[in-house]
Parts: sequence; C-alpha cells; structure tokens
Amino acid sequence: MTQDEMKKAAGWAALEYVTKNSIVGVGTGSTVNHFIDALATRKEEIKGAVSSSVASTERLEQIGIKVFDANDVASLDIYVDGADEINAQFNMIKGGGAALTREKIVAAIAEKYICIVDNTKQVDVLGQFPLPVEVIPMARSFIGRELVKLGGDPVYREGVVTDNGNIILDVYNMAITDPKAMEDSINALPGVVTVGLFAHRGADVVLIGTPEGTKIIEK
Ligand SMILES: O=C[C@H](O)[C@H](O)[C@H](O)COP(=O)(O)O
Repeated sequence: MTQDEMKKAAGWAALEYVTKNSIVGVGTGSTVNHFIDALATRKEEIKGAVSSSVASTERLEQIGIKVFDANDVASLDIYVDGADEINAQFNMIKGGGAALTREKIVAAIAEKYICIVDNTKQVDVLGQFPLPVEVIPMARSFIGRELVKLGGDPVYREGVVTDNGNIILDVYNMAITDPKAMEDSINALPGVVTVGLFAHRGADVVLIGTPEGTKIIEK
C-alpha cells in the first residue's frame, strides 16, 4: 500500500464521524483532500463546512459544499485534519502546508478533533519534522534568535506567505519531550502568531492508515 493509499483510507474512514445537518470543520493538506473527496458523497446531508485555508475552501466550493465563515458558527461537532507528526499522547506537529493558524482556530471551535494520518506520521518524540512557526514579518530575525535559545535551528521558509500575510520559520533539530511547555514558550514570544504544536488542543480520535487497514485510536 502506498503512503497516498494509506492517507486515502484514513480520509474516507473519517466519514463515519460526519453527522446529518452538521457543519464540518475541515483542515488542510493531502490527507484532508481525500476526506473532502469522501465528504462530496454526503454533501446533500450536511449544511456545509468551515475551512482552515484558502486551498481547502476552493476545493470544498468546487464540489458544491457551502463554506461558512468561522465567525458564523458557535461550535462544530468535529474538525477533520491531518498532521505532520503525532505522538502517543495525540500531541501533533502541524503546519507543513502553512495552514497552522486557521487550523488551530477551527480545531479550537470543534468539540472533537478527528486526526487522519498514514502510519509514517506516528513518532515517539515530536520534532523530527521541522516545527513550523507563523511569525509577523517584522519579527522574523528576533524570533529566529529566540528559537535558537530554545535549542532549535530556525530556517526561513522561502517564498511562502500564509493566508494571513505572515511568514513561516521551520525549526529543525528539536526533540520536543514536553510539547505543552514548548508550545507555551514559543507562544509567549512577541511576534509569534501561531506555533505548529497542537498539544493544549491535541486530537481526540486518530485514524491511521496502515498496510493492514485503518486503525482507530480514541483518547
Ligand atoms: O499546514 C498544513 C497542515 O498542518 C497539514 O495537516 C499537515 O501539513 C499534513 O499534511 P499532509 O496530510 O499533506 O501530510
């Protein structure tokens, strides 16, 4: 089974959590794109979606699913999204696709975060994947120096401007043994918009595509 086939299996398995007449929180990335394809088969049953990126909004609208502004909903039953890494405590690194800020917002609105991943995303310790940090452009150098003090090697993500008009620093060589503490430390830096550590708001259910089939793990 290829990695994309495992992503597809996880994405389609998430349909089980979609309820009738609901507004579904939708993340961003290649695994989520499979979920959106699956959601298309249920579009007559749901009210619509709240999206975490321009890219996902365009994909949802292309298949005829109404996209609501996050300000139009007080809560969501579920938020379905992938991850770049996920540990056994359901803490995640996200932001490989530069959508971390809006993803964190929509995830915060949702009751339940359904994480869809292939089995290559599972790690014991977060940090093998470079940690994305969304930064106000004027703070780029200052935040870079502060991230070095925290033990990382920050690299400016050339040519990328987020949907919110900010830049991304990818922090290499971090062994994040205390994700909540690291999330708090980076969030506290003036100029950081979002850090791609989803520890305070981790996943609630993880659907893992594997060569043997899709594994479901719930908190
Ligand atoms: O910014 C993008 C999101 O954090 C994605 O969830 C993450 O990068 C995983 O993407 P993919 O499903 O393409 O591996």
